[in-house]
Amino acid sequence: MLNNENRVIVIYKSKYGSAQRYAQWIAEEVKADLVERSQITLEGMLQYDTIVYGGSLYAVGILGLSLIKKNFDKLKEKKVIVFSVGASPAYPETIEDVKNNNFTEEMKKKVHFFHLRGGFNYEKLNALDKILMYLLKKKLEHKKRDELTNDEKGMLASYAHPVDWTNKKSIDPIVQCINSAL
Ligand SMILES: Cc1cc2nc3c(=O)[nH]c(=O)nc-3n(C[C@H](O)[C@H](O)[C@H](O)COP(=O)(O)O)c2cc1C
Repeated sequence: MLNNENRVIVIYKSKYGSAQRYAQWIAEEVKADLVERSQITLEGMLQYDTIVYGGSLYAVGILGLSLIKKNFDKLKEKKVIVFSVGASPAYPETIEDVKNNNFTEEMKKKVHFFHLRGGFNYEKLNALDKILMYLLKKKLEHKKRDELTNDEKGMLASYAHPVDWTNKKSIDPIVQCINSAL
């Protein structure tokens, strides 16, 4: 879709809906086309000037990012924005970890990266995710209470009470980045 002559596409991959919600909010705000990751190819992406990719975080990996990573040499003349969605807050060290785990050195220099907070509902997880998160819970429960960070305490509490940190306001820096000059 035309957006000040800057054609923008928002691509997302989400398991339980938070990354999808953020992608929908961004696409609505900048009047971009919106697609799920499995619905687009490199040829499709090449039709756009700005590519926004959002994926949720699982064990510090951004879901489906291989679409961007394996095609990056054909996309590097475009504006590429990536956002991750996870339970962790956007601390500088979280952002560094996510970048180190997912980006090549070239991507670290050229990709505009943002981290947004999603949600967590233990009851809604599939069987494998439940087992993984159960193991994490046991690991955290083994630590002494005063060794737990506030985020770890929050994570433990969220097993009993689902949490949803998704917040439309937090897309503002991404919208600004999309609307800034190429
Ligand atoms: C097995 C598992 C691993 C996870 N790993 C991380 C992680 O490394 N970092 C993080 O911030 N959140 C992690 N999360 C939390 C999810 O990223 C969070 O629930 C997110 O909102 C899910 O997005 P989605 O609803 O789009 O799938 C993990 C969740 C599960 C179930």
